[in-house]
Amino acid sequence: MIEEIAYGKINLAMNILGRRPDGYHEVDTVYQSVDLHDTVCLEKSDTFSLTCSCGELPCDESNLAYRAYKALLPFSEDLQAVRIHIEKRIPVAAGLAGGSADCAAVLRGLNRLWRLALPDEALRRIGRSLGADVPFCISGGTMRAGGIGEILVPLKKLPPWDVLIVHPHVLVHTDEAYDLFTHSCTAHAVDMGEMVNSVAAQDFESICSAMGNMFESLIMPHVPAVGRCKDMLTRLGLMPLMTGSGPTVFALVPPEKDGEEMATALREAGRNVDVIVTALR
Ligand SMILES: C[C@@](CO)(OP(=O)(O)O)[C@H](O)COP(=O)(O)OP(=O)(O)OC[C@H]1O[C@@H](n2ccc(N)nc2=O)[C@H](O)[C@@H]1O
Ligand SMILES: Nc1ncnc2c1ncn2[C@@H]1O[C@H](COP(=O)(O)OP(=O)(O)O)[C@@H](O)[C@H]1O
Repeated sequence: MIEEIAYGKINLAMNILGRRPDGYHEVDTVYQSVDLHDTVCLEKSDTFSLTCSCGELPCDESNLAYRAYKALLPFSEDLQAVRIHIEKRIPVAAGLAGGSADCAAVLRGLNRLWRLALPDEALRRIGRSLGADVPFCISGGTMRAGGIGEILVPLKKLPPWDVLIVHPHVLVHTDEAYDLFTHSCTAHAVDMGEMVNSVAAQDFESICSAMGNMFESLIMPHVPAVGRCKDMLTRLGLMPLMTGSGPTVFALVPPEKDGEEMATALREAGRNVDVIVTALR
């Protein structure tokens, strides 16, 4: 049996540039992996099976792990059955790319299990057809992304700063979030140059100041819980941001502060939210 760790992500910065003829949107974003992860176990078996610790998640063709298996099958010499189990920790449909991370983990895992020797670039290409976040999730880290998320430029690795994640138990569907985009949203565009320079300098304060997400002004009027999560983090003196299409909100914890202590304060203050302490990776 082999195990693959499927790390979640946050978007430190997120601009939507416009809608493409294929219905997808051009983006300019800075992805950042976090330690929060699912664990994907894969082993050879006589019959195919997919199981998940999260009962609400269907283990059928709609599961991105299953779709990753189907996508890699043509690369194996014969029809190979496999048993896949996902131990789920990343909240679902939260803007943390849990499904994409599982998908990427199955691609990496089957590449190892079946000794396919496909390079990461090939896995990223296959992953792109399964989801826009999947190419990033193949190797993770800190990356700027263009296209629909698949044109990746690695940035300097950031220190393992603590991150507080507040999830308000609400689902946001990514396609519906993108449907809210209009060109007037560009008034809220993030200065990507400033973000990239701040990452290069590994400067905590300037990274926090440069953070921004064009989805925030689109989602917040529809999902009031996002504003409440932001307020909780702001009251602790942090600079919160929604990740991806939401609704999860995160804040980087200053290196001299204790993330666990802040999380305890948040848990005492907040009802109907999950508070997770993790770190950049
Ligand atoms: C917004 C982002 C930011 O990182 O993340 P999440 O909030 O989902 O984590 C991504 O762009 C989401 O990526 P992902 O969740 O993999 O999207 P997909 O499954 O490929 O697409 C779901 C739907 O979202 C829309 N979509 C997605 C990506 C993109 N660049 N343009 C789009 O318009 C399309 O309507 C598509 O049918
Ligand atoms: N293995 C999986 N884990 C989580 N979600 C999955 C998975 N497979 C398919 N999905 C579906 O993918 C969608 C996006 O889920 P997820 O990747 O968790 O969120 P997001 O795209 O907001 O980061 C959800 O509607 C979910 O039902």
